[in-house]
Amino acid sequence: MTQHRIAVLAGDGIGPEVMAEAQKVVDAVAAQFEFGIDWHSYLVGGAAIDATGAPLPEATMSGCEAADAILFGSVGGPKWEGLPPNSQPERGSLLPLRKHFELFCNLRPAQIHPGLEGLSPLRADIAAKGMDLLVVRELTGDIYFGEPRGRHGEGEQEYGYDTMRYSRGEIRRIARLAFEAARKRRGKVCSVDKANVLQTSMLWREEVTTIAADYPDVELEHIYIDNAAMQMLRRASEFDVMLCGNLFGDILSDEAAMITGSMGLLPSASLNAAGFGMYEPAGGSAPDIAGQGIANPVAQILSASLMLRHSLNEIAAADAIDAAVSQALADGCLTNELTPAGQAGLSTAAMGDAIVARLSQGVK
Ligand SMILES: NC(=O)c1ccc[n+]([C@@H]2O[C@H](COP(=O)([O-])OP(=O)(O)OC[C@H]3O[C@@H](n4cnc5c(N)ncnc54)[C@H](O)[C@@H]3O)[C@@H](O)[C@H]2O)c1
Ligand SMILES: CC(C)[C@H](C(=O)O)[C@@H](O)C(=O)O
Ligand SMILES: [Mg+2]
Repeated sequence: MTQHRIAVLAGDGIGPEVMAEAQKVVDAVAAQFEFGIDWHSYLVGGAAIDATGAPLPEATMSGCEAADAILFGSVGGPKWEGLPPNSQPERGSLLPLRKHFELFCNLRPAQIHPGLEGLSPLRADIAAKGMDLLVVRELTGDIYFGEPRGRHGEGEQEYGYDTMRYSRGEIRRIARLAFEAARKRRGKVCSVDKANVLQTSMLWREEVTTIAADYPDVELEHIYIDNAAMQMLRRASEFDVMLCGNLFGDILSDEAAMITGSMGLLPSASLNAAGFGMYEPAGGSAPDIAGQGIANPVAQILSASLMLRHSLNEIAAADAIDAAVSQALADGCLTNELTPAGQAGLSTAAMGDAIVARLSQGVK
């Protein structure tokens, strides 16, 4: 029986709550499809700071190195916001993990589930047309990592600065993946930039246009980030692959998540050139609802499904999870943030159970 070794980094806030449900669902699907999962849990983020003083302990890094894939929850929260920047959970663990494993390609699929148009905050006639898009977000460059960065001066004169920076090579490799993804979908790439202002974006647009010549079967549209944020609300159904740099992709993926109904629905895969991946919900540790057992585990569960698909080659198992999630949602199994105001939704654990219960049904 194939055994897969997974590094589990649950992290902070709702991270451990939704991670437990993802593990429950993966264990169930593994039994069904007869493969084994060895879970190895490691400290990360605020939880690691509290236990060891560091957001990314050596044991966590070596555990990730030894694993076939990383399943990540979320890190951060008010408790650690006062720490020096590089000691904080996000800058001290999540970004270094992405950089260390060169996880430059972040895939964030966002779908209005058929039949669940009513969950979308979009106007009904627009939501009725549906949405099925894939944000392809560059994850190891841009203003997130560009140097120099820092703070300088004192008093009124003090300023902060960051560097937005992309090389042709970095643009090329993410653009190619976006065009490849579009070929397997509806054949459209919308490249997001701010080329009317930023040098980085001018280079981005130039390079994406060059790469597009190798994909004559894929339609390319360039769009400015401000217009993209607006057009997604106006004609969500028309977008297929949205190719973005790190910062713009961060912003548009939250918007895409909310168009589907909730931050708690959007999974993501962060991949390197060798196919190694870290899988994490697009949303965060949700301090406002942490500890109450009401977070939506779907984004974490679908992230686990992406892991089965992209890193572990357990395609049938991934299909089964996706089908079970869709069925549970279609059956009206909804957590609090998706239910009409005043109505209690399912708990995190009950939502996980509802998905497990549907695993063996409806799988083609
Ligand atoms: N990958 C990560 O680890 C990651 C991602 C984003 C934010 N963060 C961190 O999380 C902390 C909180 O950030 P934020 O409030 O800006 O964003 P957030 O995504 O944690 O929360 C935004 C809103 O979405 C809701 N939400 C998010 N996930 C949900 C879920 N699964 N079910 C139901 N509702 C959900 C929250 O309750 C909140 O109202 C910060 O420290 C931030 O840096 C971490
Ligand atoms: C927590 C933060 C550093 C992270 C990001 O900006 O990439 C998050 O918002 C995300 O979308 O994964
Ligand atoms: Mg984000």
